[in-house]
Order: sequence, then structure tokens, then C-alpha cells
Amino acid sequence: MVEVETVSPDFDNDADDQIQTCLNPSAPKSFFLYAGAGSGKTRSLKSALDTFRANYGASFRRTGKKIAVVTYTNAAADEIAARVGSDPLFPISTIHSFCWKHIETYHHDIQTWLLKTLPVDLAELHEKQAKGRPGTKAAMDRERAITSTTRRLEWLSVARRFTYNPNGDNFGQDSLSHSEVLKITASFIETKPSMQAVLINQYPFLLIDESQDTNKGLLTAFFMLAATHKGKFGMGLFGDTMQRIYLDGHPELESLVPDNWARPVKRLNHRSPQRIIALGNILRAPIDRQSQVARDDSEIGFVRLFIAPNNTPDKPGFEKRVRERMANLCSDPDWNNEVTIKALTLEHHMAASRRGFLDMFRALDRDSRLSTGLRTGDLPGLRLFTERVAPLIAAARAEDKFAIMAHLRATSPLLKRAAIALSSTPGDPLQPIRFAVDALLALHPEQSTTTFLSVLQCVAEHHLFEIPTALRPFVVNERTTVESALITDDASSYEDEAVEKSPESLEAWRAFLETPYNQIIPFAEYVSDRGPFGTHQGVKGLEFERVLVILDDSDARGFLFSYEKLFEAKPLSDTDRKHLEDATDGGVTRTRRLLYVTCTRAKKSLALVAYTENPDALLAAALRNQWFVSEEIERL
Ligand SMILES: Nc1ncnc2c1ncn2[C@@H]1O[C@H](COP(=O)(O)OP(=O)(O)OP(=O)(O)O)[C@@H](O)[C@H]1O
Repeated sequence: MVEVETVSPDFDNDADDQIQTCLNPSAPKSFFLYAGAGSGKTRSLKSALDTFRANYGASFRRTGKKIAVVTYTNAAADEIAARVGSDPLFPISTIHSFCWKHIETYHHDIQTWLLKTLPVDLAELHEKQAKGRPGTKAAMDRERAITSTTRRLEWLSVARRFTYNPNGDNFGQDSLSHSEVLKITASFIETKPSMQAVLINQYPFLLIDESQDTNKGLLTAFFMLAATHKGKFGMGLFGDTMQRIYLDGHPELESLVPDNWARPVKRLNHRSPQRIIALGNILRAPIDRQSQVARDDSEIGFVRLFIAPNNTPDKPGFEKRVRERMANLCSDPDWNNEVTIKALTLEHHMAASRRGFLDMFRALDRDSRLSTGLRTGDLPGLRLFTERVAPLIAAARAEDKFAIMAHLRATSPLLKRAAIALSSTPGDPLQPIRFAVDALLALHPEQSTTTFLSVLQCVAEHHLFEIPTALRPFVVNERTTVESALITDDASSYEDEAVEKSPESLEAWRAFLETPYNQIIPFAEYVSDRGPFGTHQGVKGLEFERVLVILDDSDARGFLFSYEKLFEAKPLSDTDRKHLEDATDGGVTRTRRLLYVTCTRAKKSLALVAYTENPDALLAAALRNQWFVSEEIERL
């Protein structure tokens, strides 16, 4: 086994001192802290903010200044907020919501930007269409893009206002896409001195976590902001090039960093035991040869690779045996307990099939425009079940009258003052509630024969909750006077009529409603990140005691990653070889980085399950590359 050096836990303390020196309001300085997994970058961020609050918090609060902290995903923003604590002095947000917050009132300028940009996009589309082969999927996609861009330009012929939802899908003419919001912000920062002034006055410091994944164009604009306002504004980049997994990030970020920036160094991995650090080092070696050291009080730790053919009939059964084996090997019974491990799949549907919500997931996944909202759980049609119905059923099953009433008071039109005043049972205004709850329970929602449709119809019939636009076509009853009086339409303000009424969307919702309602519980748990499953990409920045990484190309549908190629169980294509030779960003390198991210989440022990079409080749490569020694590899 490849050894790692061990050092004292205070090995890297100097890095925090350097950052604190940079965060001095009278002499702000930018810095670049790029370091490997578990080296305590987020911890350095927290400690920098704590020290800043103690030294300069009062004067910043008095003058209304703040330090902006931005990151890539909501999960990462929540993780930082949990560690740093919430403080208006340090607003923490995703990069998308940060950008939107700063451009959302500039409707006229956004329109001008679109009117300048869309014709260029349209010309490019026409050019590609003229050159491309007709009749292919790409040609049809381009045709659709040409039609929608042309329509959007027509729509922009009069003054308009724009909307954007940083956490979901954005449909409709007036809504901006995620990439448009980033591009518009970058353009405004670069071209509008007023925007620059607002930013640097409000935030003399901007700290970007996971900056390896921050959009290239936007980072370039921030670099320009820092260079133009040197001495008044400081930017701090935290990140790790080896953990870049989104295509949006800047592949050559490091080369943009000016010489006058501070570059604190952190080499000590505080998170993982020695064996896992050694695996991370060897996975990383071909990329940048940065190797980490371990704490001298760290454990050796456990790593195992389990290999099985990709046609293994009962994969969840195999993974259960892997967990039992890990429990024995590590003398750690928590490996047997699903809730105390984190299993990572490459794609959501792989988690869906293991957790038992595949039918509902697949049904909605048919319409690509619903895909982000499905994955984040933000679609109003889903939130009706996850946030309204499911908590009500749980409270009713627990016979917790207080919880039932508290939930309905916050969410149900039946308990709005106007509904009570108009009640047909004035002597017993709560009677409709009792009937509604009894009717829901009588459906036996725990059974797999109860569909979402039957639950939806029951909710509609009893006017329990407002029905989101997407689901209204499936509800037969007419609105009563009471319900009509109460409709506030908060859901439809978020949805787009055109999409809701599109045949694909109706078809997806129809198929969803025919699936079992009881899948909503594991789905809700999954999207809220509370469950035992996560995705390889979604766990960036997080850490777990025991990690089970599931590698299974045969079950994955994307083409961006290939574990089979990384583990040499499948031959490389010419393009793959060219990328490796030129050290450019190809699928094999991307997969290597993703594997580095997943393996380095583990604080105690790590199991990899590799499903492969060629177990012998995979095993041989794992040994040849010194990723594992033979005692660490087990085959089905
Ligand atoms: N100086 C330290 N002393 C003790 N524990 C530390 C120290 N620095 C970091 N840790 C712990 O090590 C773990 C990893 O730290 P952190 O999450 O900040 O690393 P990171 O560099 O942001 O990781 P990644 O890039 O992998 O997301 C955390 O549990 C953190 O509390």
C-alpha cells in the first residue's frame, strides 16, 4: 500500500493567519486557497469569518457593509450556513441567487442585453443549421431553438419585465435561464461602473467557495473587479481543481490568479484516515501531483473494492451483502444500518430504484423541462404531496391533533378565516376537516395500490389544499364558492401556463399520477438530502462517516463519465486517447476527478462497488495502478 506522511495537526495553521491578514478592511487583499479534499478550506472560511466578526464586525454593521459568501449548490450553501451560523454580516448564497439579487431590478438593461445577444445566437443557430445534416436529433433541437428564439425576440419588441427562479426550471418568455443570469451579471459587472460601485461598497470582500465550478465568464468579471478596485475590494477563492465536476468551471483558473494575490497552502487532510488519503493521492497523481499528508493522530482506516458483473440480478441485495461485509471487516456494526452510511450513485434514477421511488421519478423525468424541479423537489405539483399531504397523513396516523391543526392552519384553504365564515356547518366548523382527513386515511395511502391520482382527487374533493396548475387538468370537481373565494394562486405564479399545457408535460403528470403514492416518502427524504443516498456530484463539500460508492456505467444514462474506461475495463476511444495525450478535459479525466470527490467524502471507511462488463480487467487495473492491494479487493 502507498504510505502517507503524518504530521502534527497544526501543520497548516499559517494559512489561516494569511487569510485573516487579507481580510483587513483598511487594506483588503485577494487570495487563492486551492487545496485538496478535507484540508479544511471550509473550516478556514469559517475561522476567517469568526475572526473578522470579532475584529471588524461592529464597524461593518454600523456602515451596512457585508462579506458576501457564495458557493455552487444549495447543499454547499446550507453546509456553510450550518458551520458558520447565520449572520446578516455574512450573507451566504448560491452563485445563481447572488447574481439574480444584483440584476433583478434592471429590467430595461436585461432587455437591452437580450436584444443584443439573441440575434447573435440566432445567426449562429442558422449557420449551424445550414451546415448540419437535416433530420437528425440535433437538427430538430436547433429548429426548436430557432423558433423559440425568434418568438422571444418578437416578444421583446415592447418593454418587458423578467423573472427567474434560481432553484428550479425556468420556462416562458419572461423567465431567464440559469446561464443567462450568470452571463448578464458578468456583462453588467464588466460594463457598468454603477454595478461595480454597488458591489464593492456593499461587499468589500467576496468569498467564493467551490470556485473551481464557478462559471468561467463570471469569474473573469470578478477578477476584473478585483484588479480595477485593488485596495478597496478583496476576493477570496476557495477550491480544488481536482474537484471540478461541472463543465461550467474554469479549467485554467490558476493561471488567471495575479502574482500579487496571497496563496495560502494547506496540505494536511483532517477528514480522512490514512488509507483513504493515500487513495486520494494516487488518484490525483496524474493530474497535478499535489499530495496530501495525514494527521499524526489519524487512524489507518479501511478501503475495499467489491467487484461484480454488471448483469448482477439483484444489485441492492449485493450492496446489502457489501455493507454486512464492511461491518465485519471494520468491526463497525453501523455499516449494517442504512441510515448511518451514505451510498452514492452516479444518477438520481439509480438511487430512485434502490429507494423505491423509481416509478414516480421516471414518469416525470419524461419531460426534460421538469427535470431540475424534479431533482430538487421544487415542482409545485410535487410539493403538494411532499409538503402538504405527506405531513398531514403522518400527523393523522400519529393521532396528533395539535400537529394536524397547526399544519392545516398554515397550509389549508379550509382553515382560512373566510372559509370558516362561509362554512356549511357553522355549528361545527371543523367537521369538513375531520371528514377530509378520514377520507385520506381511508385510501390506505401506505399501500402501493393507492395512486397519486386517488390522493389528489380526495384532496380536491374536500378542498384540503390548493391544487397547483400542473395538476388541475386531472381534477374533475368544480370549485365551490368557498374554494374560489380563497384561491390565491401562489403556485401558478411560479409555473408557466404554456409548459403546463404542453402535451409532454400533461403526459408526464398523467403518468406520474398513476404511480403509487407511497413513493413520495422516500422521494421527499432523498430530495431533502436526509436519506441514505446521494449522487456523486451532489455530495461535493460534504462528509460522511461511512461511504459506499456505487460505480455502474451500465445503469447510467449519461455519457460524461465512464468508470469502465477509468478502470480500464473498456477500451478508450481515439478521442479519449487524444484528450489524455494533450492533457485536455475528456471523459476519463472527468471521471477520475469525480471518483476523487466521492472517495474523499469518507471520514472513517470507504467501500467501492464496481459493476463491470469485465471483472478480470477491472481487477487487474486496480492492482496495476496501485489503487488497491489484492487483500482490499473482493469479487462476487
Ligand atoms: N485544523 C483542523 N483541526 C481539526 N479538524 C479540522 C481542521 N481543519 C479541518 N478539520 C475538519 O476536517 C474536515 C474537513 O474540513 P473541511 O470540510 O473544511 O475541508 P474542505 O477542504 O472544505 O473539504 P472538501 O474540499 O473535501 O469539501 C471537517 O470535519 C473539519 O471540521
